[in-house]
Amino acid sequence: MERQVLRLRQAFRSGRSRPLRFRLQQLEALRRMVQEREKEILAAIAADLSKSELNAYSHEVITILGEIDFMLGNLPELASARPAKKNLLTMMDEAYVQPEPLGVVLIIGAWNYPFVLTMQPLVGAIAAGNAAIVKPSELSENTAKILAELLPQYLDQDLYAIVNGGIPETTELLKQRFDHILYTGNTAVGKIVMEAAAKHLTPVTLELGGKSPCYIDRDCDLDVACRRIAWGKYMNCGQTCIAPDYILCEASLQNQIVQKIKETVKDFYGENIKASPDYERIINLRHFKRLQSLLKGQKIAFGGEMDEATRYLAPTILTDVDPNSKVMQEEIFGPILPIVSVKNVDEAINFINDREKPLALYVFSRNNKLIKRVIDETSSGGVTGNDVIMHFTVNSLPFGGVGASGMGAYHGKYSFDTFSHQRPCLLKGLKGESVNKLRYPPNSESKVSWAKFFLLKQFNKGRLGMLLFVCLVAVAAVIVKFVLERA
Ligand SMILES: NC(=O)C1=CN([C@@H]2O[C@H](COP(=O)(O)OP(=O)(O)OC[C@H]3O[C@@H](n4cnc5c(N)ncnc54)[C@H](O)[C@@H]3O)[C@@H](O)[C@H]2O)C=CC1
Ligand SMILES: CC(C)=CCC/C(C)=C/CC/C(C)=C/C(=O)O
Repeated sequence: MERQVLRLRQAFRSGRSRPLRFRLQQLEALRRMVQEREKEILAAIAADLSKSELNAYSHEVITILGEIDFMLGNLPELASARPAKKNLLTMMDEAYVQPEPLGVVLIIGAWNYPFVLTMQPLVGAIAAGNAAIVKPSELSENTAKILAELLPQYLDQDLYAIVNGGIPETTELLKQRFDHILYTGNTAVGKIVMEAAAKHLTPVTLELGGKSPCYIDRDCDLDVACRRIAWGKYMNCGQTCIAPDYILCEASLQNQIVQKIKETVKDFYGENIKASPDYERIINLRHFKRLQSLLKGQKIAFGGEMDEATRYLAPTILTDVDPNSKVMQEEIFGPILPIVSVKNVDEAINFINDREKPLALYVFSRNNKLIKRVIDETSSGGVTGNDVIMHFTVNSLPFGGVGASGMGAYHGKYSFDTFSHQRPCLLKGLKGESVNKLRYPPNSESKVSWAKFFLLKQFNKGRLGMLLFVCLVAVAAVIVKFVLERA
């Protein structure tokens, strides 16, 4: 591991990853990889998640192509120096912020969207001019394997590497010093990552999980709400970080919601859900048994059928769920949808605020003021109103958690910023020493009062203001020079 990281660091030190042309070439090569090897990529994702290739494309590949296209179209602007506002003392100088790469970054992906959760961060790391190690999840072994095979064929092998393996290999990697780590996975491992990073003062982006609440207001189009909730909940067999984890609603809505979701599931997956190419399976036996245990003692209003041999778990709804029951104590990360009754939106807000900050929050209502109130009075990584999941698809929105659901964010411009250092630069001329005497010893009352004038005054950016301001500076410089020479 150490040698591998050293090799990337040396490649980064060569400066090869910094030129914009190089970054664009690497992103174009990555796009070419996705297009030329689409079949193999889809087959790998499909094998890992018992997913149709159509779903593998719409759940994962499309997102990566969109992200690459965003970077190809916006990188020149993102990477350019940004002029900065100056003060009176530096008005004649050049002040700007120069984004620069951090160095060698580590990307640790999760299994549930194995292609997106490794490639989307990698796109940002390349765009920002870094070298990168990608460590896919060992649970999505086919995707991990195909990435290890394809990436070296398309990307610069000295700057971008894939390390495959599980806990031992990841633990070894985490002993190395990186310039940023972006981890996607569960909160417990997120703490391990952060602890390891702290030893090297390495900044981290933690894309973790949590129980994303979905409040359904009594004034709501239940048909639309139930269709969208069913889509986001049962996609990828519920194994989606921002899936609605549970529903909060008034008790009087519960039965209608069950009925409408039931009808929607039939529309989506047909009579024989198990045979539907659009309904996936639970990733492994450990998670299958964990989900099975969540059903114990619950009132199953719909679904509940399971087949251990194929790790099939039907789209399931639980009603009258006790907030203290096991299913409400951990992130479900499966196709089980508990409904918890609340008296009104006030109680829903309190319910949400009494728990860890979730990765996502969903509110369905015809009343936009109510939606905005819930947003104002709660906190979450992100929000979609009157839908679920969809904020993930808007790459002008930063995607990430808050509190126990994570820290930092990425997607689009936010990926570029996550993997960049925003370097402040001030280039001063060699003239104006008379004004600079203000800051040189010996200090004096008059120097301090001049400093207050120069540093604490802010002028508006209007043209007249600027003209007046420049005249003022010139006059002030002459006066200061005169006064100081006689002081
Ligand atoms: N915020 C986000 O964007 C996303 C968050 N998630 C969250 O991830 C969780 C599901 O993923 P997991 O089952 O955790 O994925 P996982 O089991 O694949 O683990 C994630 C990564 O952490 C590594 N890892 C696991 N245990 C480790 C240890 N003890 N030490 C070092 N590395 C270790 C694995 O090798 C893997 O690369 C859920 O909580 C879900 O909400 C999942 C996808 C996206
Ligand atoms: C419109 C459309 C098909 C959107 C699909 C969006 C989607 C599947 C997002 C997945 C989000 C994600 C990667 C979640 C996670 O990591 O758990």
